Amino acid sequence: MNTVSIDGLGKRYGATPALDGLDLELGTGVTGFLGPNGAGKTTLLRCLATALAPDRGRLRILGLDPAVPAQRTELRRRIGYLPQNPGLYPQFTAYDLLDYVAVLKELTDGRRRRAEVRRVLDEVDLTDRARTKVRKLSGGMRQRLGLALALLGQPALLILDEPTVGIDPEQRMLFRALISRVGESHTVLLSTHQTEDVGALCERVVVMNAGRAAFDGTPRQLINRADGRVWLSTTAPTGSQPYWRNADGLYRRLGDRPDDGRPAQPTLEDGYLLLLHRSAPARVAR
Ligand SMILES: Nc1ncnc2c1ncn2[C@@H]1O[C@H](COP(=O)(O)OP(=O)(O)OP(=O)(O)O)[C@@H](O)[C@H]1O
Repeated sequence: MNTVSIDGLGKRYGATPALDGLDLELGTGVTGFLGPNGAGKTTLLRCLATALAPDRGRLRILGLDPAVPAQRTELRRRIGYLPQNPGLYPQFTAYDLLDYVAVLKELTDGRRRRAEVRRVLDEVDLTDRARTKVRKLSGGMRQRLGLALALLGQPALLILDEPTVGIDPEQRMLFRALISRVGESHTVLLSTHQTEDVGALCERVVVMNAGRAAFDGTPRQLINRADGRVWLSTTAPTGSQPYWRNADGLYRRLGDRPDDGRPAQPTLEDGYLLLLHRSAPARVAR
């Protein structure tokens, strides 16, 4: 069953269009949103988290309409949201901040609330920092605390805006394990610039471009778009094709085969770059 139905969603900031008639159906599992800076990912996630009202279109989330105040309140209890820049009170300890937000989420029974706070601290590996003030946590630890806040109350819909920014590889593995576990039974939407995270975690990927979905499919389908389009060559291209020089001194080139080109294994990033290189104006590709 779909958790989220998005129908003709539009949002402008003054003259700037951020979402331009977006249609999507999203269900259980982990869906990753990729896209260049300014593509509209954060705006979409803020609309879904009920933090921002769209100008046009229709949203149905967990069977509820966020445009209706009573349904919006109900939704906020059932959605976990990690914003791009979570404003965490610096003077609170990690534990007290979680406890405070748990109260706001109406976890009113003290014993159950304390158990839930301990559970999410453990999930993000911050139990030994429970009594540390937020201002004394490292950037990565704060990011993990933000995720713990979003996990409070086991939300049916978990919305994560760039959750792995600033965290070290070991903790990134922990994030992946945790997010994929939640995605087994819940809907998880995550925006990221990390194509490795999408390849590792997401069963579905939506590439946003100019406020629309330029691609909607599996990570494998996005990789397949780069089949026969990735080359290793001793020469750099002269045109506008993306390329770089790798550690072996060979040019990794995308696009048409160079004269001396040897085929290279395509990655999700290749598929993404080739898609965006071609997709102006944006169209949904599958
Ligand atoms: N509060 C705002 N006021 C004015 N314009 C905004 C505001 N927030 C976003 N925008 C504009 O809306 C468009 C979409 O921005 P959005 O933050 O949704 O993109 P994004 O895909 O999340 O980008 P990024 O990858 O850089 O986080 C951009 O042109 C941006 O400049």
